[in-house]
Amino acid sequence: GQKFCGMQGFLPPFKHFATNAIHAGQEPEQWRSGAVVPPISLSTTFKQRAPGEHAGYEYSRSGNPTRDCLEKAAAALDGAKYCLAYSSGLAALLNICHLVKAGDTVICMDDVYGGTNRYFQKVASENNLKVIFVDCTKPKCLEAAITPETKLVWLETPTNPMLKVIDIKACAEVVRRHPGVLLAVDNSFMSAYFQRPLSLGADISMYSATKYMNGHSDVLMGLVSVNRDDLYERLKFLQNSLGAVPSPFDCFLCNRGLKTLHIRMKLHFHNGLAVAKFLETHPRVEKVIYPGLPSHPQYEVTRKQCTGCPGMITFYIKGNVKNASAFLKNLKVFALAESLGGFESLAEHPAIMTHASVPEQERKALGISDTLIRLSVGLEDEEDLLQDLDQALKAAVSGEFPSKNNPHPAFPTG
Ligand SMILES: Cc1ncc(COP(=O)(O)O)c(C=O)c1O
Ligand SMILES: N[C@@H](CCSC[C@H](N)C(=O)O)C(=O)O
Repeated sequence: GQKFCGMQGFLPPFKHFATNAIHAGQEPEQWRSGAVVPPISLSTTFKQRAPGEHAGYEYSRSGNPTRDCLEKAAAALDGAKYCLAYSSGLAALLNICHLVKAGDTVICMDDVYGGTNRYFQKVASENNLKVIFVDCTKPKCLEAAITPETKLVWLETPTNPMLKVIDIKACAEVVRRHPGVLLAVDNSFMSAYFQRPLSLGADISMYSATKYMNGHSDVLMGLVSVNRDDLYERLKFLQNSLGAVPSPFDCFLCNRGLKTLHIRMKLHFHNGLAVAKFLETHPRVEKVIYPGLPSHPQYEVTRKQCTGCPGMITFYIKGNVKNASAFLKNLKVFALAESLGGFESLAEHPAIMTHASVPEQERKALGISDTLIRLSVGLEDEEDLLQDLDQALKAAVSGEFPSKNNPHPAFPTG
């Protein structure tokens, strides 16, 4: 994360990420009590001195002191002028999509979180938004797909679940040649600590803060950062008008989560890399996908635009869906669960779980097969994590499945 320090676009008051994480937007002087930890402001309404005359707050959907603290802290961490918070990542996506109109076209990265794909294909498309899916790892394909109707380009990098990495700067250069087109980046996987889309030319940086930004698997939250005043004004209007705001308690928790983002991400990277290297040489593993490994097709792009990698790893287990399922059921430290980015390690089966809503043909084309497994490597001890993966991989192939059903008869067992 040190590369970020002092880089252009990083707003005052502090030069360094860690200091912003702890102090930006948290000034004790803003509270009459001098509280060092921002209070949870539960009141839904605020007393006015005279009609329309108040201390900055009127109704909690329109503005809330605890939400303000979180939004200021998150903006500072994203190197942004503004940040807005929402009740979930999908609520943030919904608000951003209200920046465009019926009849407009959205270009979406071909591999995205299943719920993003579902929203675009089954909700936005039914409301007359044309959505086309393009592999934006090739900026030339993005360029070729843009038409005069295109108003929004939606990137997710690294993608969920295939961990494809998109060159944000190269895509921003393409988009800049088409005035009136917005570039939005879902930055949930990298977090603001490892990647800052606005500094790479994006107009909008978006988070499912449910993941790394909060980091404790106890809050659903969306965050959207922008630098442009006009975008902020419109998004602020939409935030109030659409009403998908987070509760003050959730804002408090997410604000607290941000305080340790830099520490957590360093350890996610350390453990993630250790697990990726371990799996890459494991005889029961077919293939590992991790942007921090030289074997990743966009390793050089990752090195150029990110200062580290999170704990997200996907891999193909040898065998078939039964082997994948047995592996997941045998894990003891990793929990078999959806979601990611928390302090605890999770494992899941994208085709059956998080990406079940992606049409089967598209899943196949993307490589989301029956043997694909996604890990969110947490902050436990590295050795315990490796041991757990090893024992589950061994259990998944030996014993449970008679060799006649095993499509890899030469595959070592035991
Ligand atoms: C990359 C990504 N973006 C967006 C979302 C949606 O976020 P939320 O669950 O907070 O609505 C998720 C997961 O749900 C995700 O993994
Ligand atoms: N982004 C999370 C969310 C899991 S999918 C949640 C739910 N089943 C749905 O379909 O909306 C992840 O990638 O794990």
